[in-house]
Amino acid sequence: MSAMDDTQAPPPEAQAEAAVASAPEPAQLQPAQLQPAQLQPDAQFPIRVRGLVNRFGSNTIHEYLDLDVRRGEILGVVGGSGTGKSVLMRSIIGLQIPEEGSIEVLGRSITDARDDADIDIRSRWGVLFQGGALFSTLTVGENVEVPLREFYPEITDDLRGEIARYKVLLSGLPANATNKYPSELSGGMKKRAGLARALSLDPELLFLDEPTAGLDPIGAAAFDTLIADLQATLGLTVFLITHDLDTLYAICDRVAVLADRKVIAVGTIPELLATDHPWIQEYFNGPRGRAAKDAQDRDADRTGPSGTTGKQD
Ligand SMILES: Nc1ncnc2c1ncn2[C@@H]1O[C@H](COP(=O)(O)OP(=O)(O)OP(=O)(O)O)[C@@H](O)[C@H]1O
Repeated sequence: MSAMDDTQAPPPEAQAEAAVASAPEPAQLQPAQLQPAQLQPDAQFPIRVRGLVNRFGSNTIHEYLDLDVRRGEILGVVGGSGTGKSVLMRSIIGLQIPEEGSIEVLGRSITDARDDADIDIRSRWGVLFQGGALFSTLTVGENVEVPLREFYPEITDDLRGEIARYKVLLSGLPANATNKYPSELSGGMKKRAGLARALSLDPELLFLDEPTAGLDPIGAAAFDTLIADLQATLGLTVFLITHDLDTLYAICDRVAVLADRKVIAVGTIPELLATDHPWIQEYFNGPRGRAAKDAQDRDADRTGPSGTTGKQD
């Protein structure tokens, strides 16, 4: 068994892979109203969460939480620290067994699965955990090969290596990064290496947990652009947990807000701003929110409507 990147405590996810006052009802922005009749629900909404309850002892994290993620969107997931964003993601990918509720991913029930191995669609999603969760004793290329070995043991070493090299390039790393160890990479390069591994199986769904945390603003903006470009090119559906307001303005189609143990609203930033929830107002209209909006407006003026960023204008 390989040791994990020692800049991080070994997160269990890697092994599995290979202030808010009372909240209003989230009624105004429910996606089901927009669902075209000709599509099956799972085709339109690859992720459906209903009545999710998660507790740790007496600490209730989610209480009858509902969420639909639309196919092909980048959904930003925000909320104060400890509101349960990561627990929600872990529940969706089957790493956290909820107390109640149902979760369907790509039409399959996650909550009915007996264990991790029972989830036969794990190869159809990729996950970039906080910190990257890379194996420190493996090179970047070998890290990317881990899911390939697990799900496609029959492919040859040469082909597996070739796929890994392609994913490394796809993630914006230079070719020579393939043979480097995580300890030889900068924080931004580690994120890209983690992304390369998340993309190794050509997933339909991409889960990103605070991908720009710890990056400098230029590195964070470059990572945002990479995600937006990959989403557009590969047709991914992206579930993106972030505290980064610039990321929300730049690349997210919609934003889901967690508070009071629920998703209190889902919509575009203008739609969220039209609500009067105090946390939402404080979040987007506070000093940082206004700065992010101003930056986005300036960027939109510079790049025009055809740029890859500026989804919230
Ligand atoms: N395995 C666990 N055992 C006990 N409590 C847990 C466990 N995992 C998470 N929690 C608790 O659940 C709550 C939500 O955690 P979570 O990591 O989902 O928050 P978050 O919204 O992602 O926060 P942040 O923005 O700070 O990353 C926290 O109070 C956390 O301490």
